[in-house]
Amino acid sequence: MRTLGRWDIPPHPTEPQLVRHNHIDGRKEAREVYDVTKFLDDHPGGDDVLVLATEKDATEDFEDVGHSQDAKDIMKKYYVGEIDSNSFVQKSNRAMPSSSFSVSDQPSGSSSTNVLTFLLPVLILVLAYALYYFGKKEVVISHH
Ligand code: HEM
Repeated sequence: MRTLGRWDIPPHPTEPQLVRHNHIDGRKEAREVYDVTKFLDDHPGGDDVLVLATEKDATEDFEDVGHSQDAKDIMKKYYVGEIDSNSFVQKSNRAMPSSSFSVSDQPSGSSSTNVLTFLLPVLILVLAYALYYFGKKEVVISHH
């Protein structure tokens, strides 16, 4: 079995790579790499979903669909090798929202930004209401 280093994976976009966990003894240490370039046109689920699942861990994407044993057999044809998690590129610019990486890649300071994004509309609403309320009062006073 060939072990791939980080730079052994061709970064060229015409060679999509699919990475999958290898559940040996329940540990997720080595990951299987598949080159699905030649399968893009034949994939019953379409080439777009396949491309979206490349250059990242696609284990969940693959398993969520509930692929048949046939699909798993076909997949073996595109097996390239294994990559160990230390040299695995965690961040992919193509990561899908469901990817666990997009969550783990969040910078630690982002929680304060989240509070602000929630509070800001509330503050604007309170301010708008206050302006409306005091503005109305002035109109009433000016009538007397
Ligand atoms: C080398 C990897 C893959 C192989 C060999 C493969 C193979 C197949 C096959 C044979 C089917 C037909 C149904 C079945 O037999 O289960 C299928 C359907 C499908 N696959 Fe894949 N697939 C792969 C990766 C993926 C990935 C990463 C996704 C990402 C979401 C995906 C999404 C789908 C979808 C949405 C369908 C259609 C399901 C349906 O309409 O019933 N596949 N695939």
